[in-house]
Amino acid sequence: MTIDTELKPHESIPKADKPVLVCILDGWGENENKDKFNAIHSAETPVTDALKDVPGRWRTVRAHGTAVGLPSDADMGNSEVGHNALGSGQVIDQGARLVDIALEDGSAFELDGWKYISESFPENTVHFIGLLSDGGVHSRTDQLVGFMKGAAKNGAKRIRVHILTDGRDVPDGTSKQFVEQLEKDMTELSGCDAKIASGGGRMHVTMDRYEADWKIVERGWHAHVLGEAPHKFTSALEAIKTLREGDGSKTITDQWLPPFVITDDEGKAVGTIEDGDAVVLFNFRADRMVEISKAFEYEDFNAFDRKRFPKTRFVGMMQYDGDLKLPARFLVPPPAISGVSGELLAKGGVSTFACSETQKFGHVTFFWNGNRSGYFKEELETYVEIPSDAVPFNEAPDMKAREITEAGKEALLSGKYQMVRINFANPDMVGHTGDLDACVGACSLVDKCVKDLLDTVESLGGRWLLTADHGNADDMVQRAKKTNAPLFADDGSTPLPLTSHTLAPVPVAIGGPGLPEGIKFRDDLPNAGLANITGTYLNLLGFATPAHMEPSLI
Ligand SMILES: O=C(O)[C@@H](CO)OP(=O)(O)O
Ligand SMILES: [Mn+2]
Ligand SMILES: [Mn+2]
Repeated sequence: MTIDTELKPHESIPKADKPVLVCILDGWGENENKDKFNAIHSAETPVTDALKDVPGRWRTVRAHGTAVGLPSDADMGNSEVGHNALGSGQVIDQGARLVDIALEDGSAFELDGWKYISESFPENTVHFIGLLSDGGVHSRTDQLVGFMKGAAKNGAKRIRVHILTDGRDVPDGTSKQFVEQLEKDMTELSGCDAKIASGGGRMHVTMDRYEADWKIVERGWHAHVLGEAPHKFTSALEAIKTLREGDGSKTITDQWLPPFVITDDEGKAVGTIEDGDAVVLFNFRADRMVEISKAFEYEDFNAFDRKRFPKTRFVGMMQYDGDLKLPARFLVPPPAISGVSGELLAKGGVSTFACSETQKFGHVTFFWNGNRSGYFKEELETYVEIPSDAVPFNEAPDMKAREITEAGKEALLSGKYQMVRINFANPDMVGHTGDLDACVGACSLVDKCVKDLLDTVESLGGRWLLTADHGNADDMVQRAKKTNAPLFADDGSTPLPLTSHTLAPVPVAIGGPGLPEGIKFRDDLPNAGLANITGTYLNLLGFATPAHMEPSLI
């Protein structure tokens, strides 16, 4: 594929002389289930509702599965693949798929990363650290098992797995099944002593992102590397069962389990990480692996006191950050994403502003720019991060929506930027807590914030595009596969919360006084996906859709 390196003027839409707003509602799907468990449907959303009535300027696009480069249409969308698609205009084979292919054709076992860790097989331990579920957003257990089998077959004598329990991309409580299955799979590795060594819940241990809270990573380092944690058990199943009970007053969900270490009968940790060991981070997705990668790779490191810094053979499932070349070694090469809109706009001299709160900051910058942590032309790009609260977000469901709105308005009114892009985290982050009431409130607030932003664009005579990256808040209950009926706990009255993203398509709407009247969505792209949105906002800026991108919706 040839990549257009320059933007050309659109043939009929004049160059925007007022700012263009691109607003992303993270986790805001257009779901067919329109009962009370659809938090968006249950919320007060007059502004986003009214957009549906504008002929030719509202539609939905696909945001999951093969439309965003995932292995199958059973895969829900997520922020990484969603923002990659929105920023690049391309459907790229994503990490999940690339690892599948490399395992299937065996190439994973011929690449440099594998050769490197193989040196630890005969004498040292191979450690696998990652998210233990089949959610397919960050990792998949079948891929973990594929690599463990490969290691055992190639002479690895000792394997230790450090598990991060999920309950976010999969239902809460399923960590037990995943541990049982893993233990079964480990007994089948012949000639190899394989055990679970430590763990903790993904939101509390190791998997922080965008430096929201390094303590999370520190807890993981202590448990995985040093073998230190406030809770010690002789089995992972016992760890999960006991820790879920919390202090007895309220269960702790899989996502939030405290760190734990598995010990032998003498109380000694079964799998500390030592000089000469190999360490594999088995998540393919980048954002929540960058910090722990730095802790393993950087000599010079001061985010927390590591106490001990073992010299390991360290690899990521992929290279997580192309700019930082982090980690230096990896099992499978990451998707190569080029010709992204940010780069073309910078090259064309277009000034852009991007803003979200910490939890989504890298989504509108790093993922948007094809997993690059730097700038294309710093003098043209302003990135603003509003610090997120470090709490479970159902306790503070407004998050930083108001502050983000203010920052967006200020950027629009400043006259400094031709394009302003904003991400509202609430529908996604509050959706992940499974707390329906909190999520309804969050969605109502986001609708108000959208009004503020659209009013600002209107007052300036600009143009805007509103969309989302995948579903989440649009369904907050687990449902029966065949009938779609909501599922309840054994007591029959407590709904079983759905904490994950959904497969729903997402809305996309355009408007603004600066948009020529006849501009409408075409009707010959019924299967369009997120990647078709890139050409669309480039059109709003007055540029033609580059040839390497999916066609514009206009
Ligand atoms: O929180 C996350 O890491 C994922 C879900 O696993 O959500 P998102 O893709 O919206 O960032
Ligand atoms: Mn998202
Ligand atoms: Mn999410």
